[in-house]
Amino acid sequence: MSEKPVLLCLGGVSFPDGDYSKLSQVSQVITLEPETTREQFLARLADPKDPLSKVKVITRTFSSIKNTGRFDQEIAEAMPNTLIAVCHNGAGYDQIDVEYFNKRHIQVSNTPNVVSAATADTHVFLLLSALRYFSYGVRELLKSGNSKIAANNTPFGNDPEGKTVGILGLGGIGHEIVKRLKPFGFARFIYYNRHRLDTTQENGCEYVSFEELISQSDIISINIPLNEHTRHTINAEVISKMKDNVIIVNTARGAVMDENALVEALESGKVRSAGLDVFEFEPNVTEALLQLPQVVCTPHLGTQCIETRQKMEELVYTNALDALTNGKVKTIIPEIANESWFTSL
Ligand SMILES: O=CC(=O)O
Repeated sequence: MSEKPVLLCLGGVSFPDGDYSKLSQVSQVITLEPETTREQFLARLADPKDPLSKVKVITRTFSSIKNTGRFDQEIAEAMPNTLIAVCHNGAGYDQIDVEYFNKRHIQVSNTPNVVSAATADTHVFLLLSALRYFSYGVRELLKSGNSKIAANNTPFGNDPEGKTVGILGLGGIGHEIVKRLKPFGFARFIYYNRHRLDTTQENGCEYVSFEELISQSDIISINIPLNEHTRHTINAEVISKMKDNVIIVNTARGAVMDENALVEALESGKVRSAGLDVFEFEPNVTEALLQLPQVVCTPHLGTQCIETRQKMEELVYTNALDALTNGKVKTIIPEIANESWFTSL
């Protein structure tokens, strides 16, 4: 009987009884010891006696970076020829330097769409909290234990009425955010994408240039992926062109903003308040952001709910199962989707 193909599962599994159990029927599932280092991982890949040297498919989570480091050029080049797919659990795959995997014809998949609703819920929570200083009030209440003192110490917020929301990145998550925000009564939704959407897809949002979005928005909602083109899209110069008292909300990736520039702008009052679920130096959070009462922070909880995480894991397993059994993942990332080596599979 031929040996089962090797599947490496990097990072934890929250729902081991789900589709995950099917993977062990068709593959030899390997996990790393929790304290494994990048050097040990690389050594195992190179050791012909180690089953990892024959790995066919890898599943990985955001937090597995602590064992392997980034999936960069070195890791891509160290992968054995047997590897056909890396199935990432998450919509954002900025921990993977895709070009090197593409060069080696290794498929990379992510989990789009299933993350959109939960991330949008988180975004709306942060946006309303920043607009109304809700988190500021909670801090004051915890400090004084007296609701009158706390309310007096909390600045007045604003109503959505008359405000322009600028959606930087109107994709799956951006659309869900707009859908949730519309009933609150914001005056106008504008968006900027590199390419304008078909008007039937704009959902009442008005397409503007990046400069117009930056200078016209009262609230800037950030929903762009992190890659070499988008790092520090929001920097000191861009912030200087924003309206005074602008509010910034980010549930995408911290490094699309220059976090130090954001802190300076919050301290100077140029940026009135911010809602942040993601941080440039995760897992570390810049101390000033935690100290400023006008900033509401959540610890990258965007998709942290049972139903969504279950759907994400199911999609990772579907991708892995499809790769193991048919040689092709289901949700290939856009950078690889049109490559001839992939389309001809
Ligand atoms: O951060 C969450 C994701 O990328 O899905």
